[in-house]
Amino acid sequence: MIEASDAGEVDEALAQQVIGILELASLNADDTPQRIIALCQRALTPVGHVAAICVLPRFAGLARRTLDSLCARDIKVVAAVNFPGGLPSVSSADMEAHAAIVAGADEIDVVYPFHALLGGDKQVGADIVNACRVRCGNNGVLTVTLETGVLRDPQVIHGASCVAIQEGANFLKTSTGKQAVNPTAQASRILIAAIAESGAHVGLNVSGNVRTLNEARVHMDLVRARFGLRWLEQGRLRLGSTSLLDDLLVHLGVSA
Ligand SMILES: O=C[C@H](O)COP(=O)(O)O
Repeated sequence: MIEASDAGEVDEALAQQVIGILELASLNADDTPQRIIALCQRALTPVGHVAAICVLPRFAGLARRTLDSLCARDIKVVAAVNFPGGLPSVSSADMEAHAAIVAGADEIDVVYPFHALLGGDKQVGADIVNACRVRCGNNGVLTVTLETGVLRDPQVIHGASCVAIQEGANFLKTSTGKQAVNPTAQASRILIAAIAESGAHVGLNVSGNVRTLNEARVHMDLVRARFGLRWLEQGRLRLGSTSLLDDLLVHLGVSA
């Protein structure tokens, strides 16, 4: 049995680990330059840098410049394109990705056209992911957000995951955070299974209203059980959230 003090130490160690795989997000229609600069400043926490920040494409350049000015080149800037609706337009997603990369984004996160898929269009999702893959080049990191809470059906989620991987995704992400359903353990299991079956070097990003260390732990345990401890690093696992950092800092004894 784990004693209370041991449990506290375990939580502290886990919180420290999560800081290193955290993708700190601000993805609101009313975001301002001031808010993005504050987000960048928060990303350099007193206990280490987060892995990445995720912003709307129009803020990618500002975020990169701000992080560079803070000597935090290691923190990646992820631009969320086709966000949050996942529209079925290849040209629009491609243009957004292009503009974000030119502005300074290190990575692209494209929302899969989930409504189109539910309407029976399987092709446009493949085309959008493929266009963004080409835009990112061979070495650019591409995340595909599936919006698992809307897709719902495990077979549909699995099918979309396979298409995303086939078209060159480097990460599968569960959710935008703008829908009613949060990422569930079942959703993570389905994405993990698709990644494992593919044998490809693809990581998992769990995002969408993940607010506490305990919520994060559920998904980390699933990843560890399937792939082992070596997966608990930012190249394989990320946790995307606007608010998880507050709880992590509390566990680490740092005021948020
Ligand atoms: O990419 C999506 C964000 O990480 C969602 O974060 P949030 O649900 O905490 O606002």
